[in-house]
Amino acid sequence: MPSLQKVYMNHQQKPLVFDSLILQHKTDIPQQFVWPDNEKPNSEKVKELAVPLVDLGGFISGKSSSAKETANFVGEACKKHGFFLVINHGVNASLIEDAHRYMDLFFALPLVEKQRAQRKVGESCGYASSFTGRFSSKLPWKETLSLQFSSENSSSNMVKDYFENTMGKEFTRLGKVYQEYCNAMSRLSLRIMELLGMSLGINQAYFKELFEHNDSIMRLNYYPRCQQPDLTLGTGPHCDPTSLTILHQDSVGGLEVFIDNEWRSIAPNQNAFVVNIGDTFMALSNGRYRSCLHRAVVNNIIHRKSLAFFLCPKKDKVVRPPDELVDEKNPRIYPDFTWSTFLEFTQKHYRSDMNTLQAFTNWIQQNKHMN
Ligand SMILES: C=C1C[C@]23C[C@@]1(O)CC[C@H]2[C@]1(C)CCC[C@@](C)(C(=O)O)[C@H]1[C@@H]3C(=O)O
Ligand SMILES: O=C(O)CCC(=O)C(=O)O
Ligand SMILES: [Fe+2]
Repeated sequence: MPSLQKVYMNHQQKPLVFDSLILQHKTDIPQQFVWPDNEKPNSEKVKELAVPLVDLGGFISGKSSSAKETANFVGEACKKHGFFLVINHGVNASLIEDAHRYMDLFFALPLVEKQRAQRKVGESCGYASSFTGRFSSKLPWKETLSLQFSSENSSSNMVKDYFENTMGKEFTRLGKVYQEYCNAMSRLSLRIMELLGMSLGINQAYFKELFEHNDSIMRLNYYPRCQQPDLTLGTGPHCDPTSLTILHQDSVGGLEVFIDNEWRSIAPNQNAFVVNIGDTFMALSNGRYRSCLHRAVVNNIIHRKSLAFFLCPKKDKVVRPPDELVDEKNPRIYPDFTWSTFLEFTQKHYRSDMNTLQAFTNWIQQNKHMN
């Protein structure tokens, strides 16, 4: 049993570190993790959402007949709430199993081991738990490991190298699994981008070119068991600021989306990825497709894991909708921006919630005024 770190917390000092091995046994969770009444999880079980299920088999095997049909089906889902499931996605099942298995291995390490990959303030890579985050209230009940992925050939070992450099040679195998997983996610996201382009009736190459070379973020979410799951949240209500999220959740359940003014759960399906539109793609589609509010709840029985691949364009690419989506009936909704500016806004100036893109738009206007 790894040595348990103490929680250094008293009435003068802010907590220095917390160890999920301790936290998951605390019968009264620290106040910082208790969310306001209007944001707490529902006391009664939330209704399940019948998420549109997109079978990519035909499209991937090149059957043009199913491409248009599949694109239209995806488009309908994205106009409504921006969430859909993909099956027959072409990602190797044993790779997904390995990615889950290595997550259990990493997050079961003693805190001092995990802290060798500690995420530094202002960086988007590394291990973080709530007390090492940027917030002092409404803390999410989770630990995360965030990895930088670039689809450029030259840095095709970026993820593997990251693990070797921060955790040592014994993590080479783990690094290779996440390198391969990110490569598979990047390939899958380009296929989905083709479908999204078709569904919007624009030149297929537009989004493919924007994301062919992407600087994406791979985030491993680990939600320890919680003794008071009705007081806290694993991840607070938010819209993803990124372009497209491809998420694989384990079989525990806990992902909820806010649709028609109520929270709805997305049931685990091990053969499917949950895909959702992010704020950046909502801007690219000139508001036609929705970036939807969602959150993750925890439970008092078992820990939960999710692997989220956040597709992001290269940092200096200007995010601007294609001309076909802008006309007198559909004027521009959001200004031009680069992903690096938006990412910096979420890391240094704003905690992503349901209004991130609007807050960012206001921030750009104010700063433009000042410059
Ligand atoms: C660009 C990002 C910011 C967050 C990670 C992500 O890569 C995409 C999702 C964002 C986040 C998960 C939304 C909820 C709030 C947040 C602070 C969190 O709970 O982790 C967000 C992430 C962040 O590190 O800012
Ligand atoms: O863990 C989940 O199911 C959702 C996580 C999420 O929304 C995120 O990391 O952005
Ligand atoms: Fe999210």
